[in-house]
Amino acid sequence: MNSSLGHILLIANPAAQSGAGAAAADKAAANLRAALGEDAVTVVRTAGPRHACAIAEGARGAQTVVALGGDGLIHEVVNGLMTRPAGDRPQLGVIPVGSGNDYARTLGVPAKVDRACGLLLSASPQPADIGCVNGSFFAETLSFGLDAAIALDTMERRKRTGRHGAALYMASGFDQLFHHLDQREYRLQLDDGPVMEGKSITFAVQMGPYYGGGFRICPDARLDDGLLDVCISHPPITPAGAAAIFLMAKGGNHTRLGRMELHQAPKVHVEFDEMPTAQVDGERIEARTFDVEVLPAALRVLR
Ligand SMILES: Nc1ncnc2c1ncn2[C@@H]1O[C@H](COP(=O)(O)OP(=O)(O)OP(=O)(O)O)[C@@H](O)[C@H]1O
Repeated sequence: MNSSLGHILLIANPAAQSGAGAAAADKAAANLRAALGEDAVTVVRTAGPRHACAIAEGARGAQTVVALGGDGLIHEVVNGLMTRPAGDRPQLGVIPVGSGNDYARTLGVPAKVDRACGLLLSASPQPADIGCVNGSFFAETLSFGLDAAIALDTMERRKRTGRHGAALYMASGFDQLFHHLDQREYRLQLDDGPVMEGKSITFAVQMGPYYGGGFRICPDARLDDGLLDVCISHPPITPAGAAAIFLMAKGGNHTRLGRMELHQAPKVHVEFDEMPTAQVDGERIEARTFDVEVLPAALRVLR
C-alpha cells in the first residue's frame, strides 16, 4: 500500500469518453475509499471546460490530485497544479478515461479503472518534466501541421459520432492526408544555437513519446531527461508516403526514414510562415510563433 498518497482530491470529467467518465468516477472513488478509508478521497466532477484547472489551482489540503478523464482533462489539471508554488504542489495521479490516453500510456498506467486504481495504490511519486509553450503548460505533446490537424479532426469526429479509438484516428488521418497535406515554412532555433530554416509536413515537440492515441512519434522521449524531443517530416511527401510514416510511427519505426529529422533540446523556438494547425495535449492552440521550454522535474507523478 502506498502511504505517501495522503488526502486525495479526485478531479473527474463526467463527459470524458463520451460520458463514460461519470460511472468511472464512481467506480474509482469506491475503489480508493475501500482501500484507504471513506474520508481519504474527495471527488469533484468538472462542470465544463477549464473547470479542472480552477479546481487544481484552488485545491487545499490534498497531498495527491488524481485526474480522471482524457488527455484534455489531464492538461487542465497540470495547468492548475503548475500555478501553485513548487513547495505546495500536490503530486499527480491519473486514471485514464479518454480516447487517446497518451499521457497514461507514457506513465504505464492501465486503461481499466480497477487496474489504474491498483497501480495508484502501489505507485511511488516520480519526478516528471513539464513542457511550457507560450506561457502555458503541457504534459505530453505539442504538434503543428498535419499531425495536429489529424488529432483535432479526430476529436471533432468523436464529438459528432460518439465513436472513439485508433480506428477513428486512422479514418481522420486518411481524410486529412488526401485533402490537407500542407507544407509550412519554418525557422527553428534549439537553445541558443543557429537558426535552421526548412519546410515541414509534420512537426512535433514532445515530452513523452506518444500522440494521437498511441503513435510513438518521438520514441526516445523520456519524462525525466530535462529535454524536449522534436520530430520533423520534410516534403515532398505523397499522401501514400505520409500514410506509411503514420503506420510506421505506431511502432516508432518511422525514425529510420531519411525525411525525418530528430532533435533533443531543453528550449525550442519555432516560427512558421503562416499560423499552422496546432494542438497541445489534444487541444487546439493558435499562434504563429512558439516558445517552448522544459521545466525539469516540475511535478511528482505517481507511476
Ligand atoms: N462536464 C463537462 N461537460 C463537457 N465537457 C467537459 C466537462 N468537464 C470537462 N470538459 C471538457 O472536456 C474536454 C475533453 O475531456 P477529456 O480529455 O477528459 O476526454 P476525452 O475528450 O474523451 O479524451 P481525450 O482528451 O483523450 O480525447 C476537456 O477539454 C474539458 O475541458
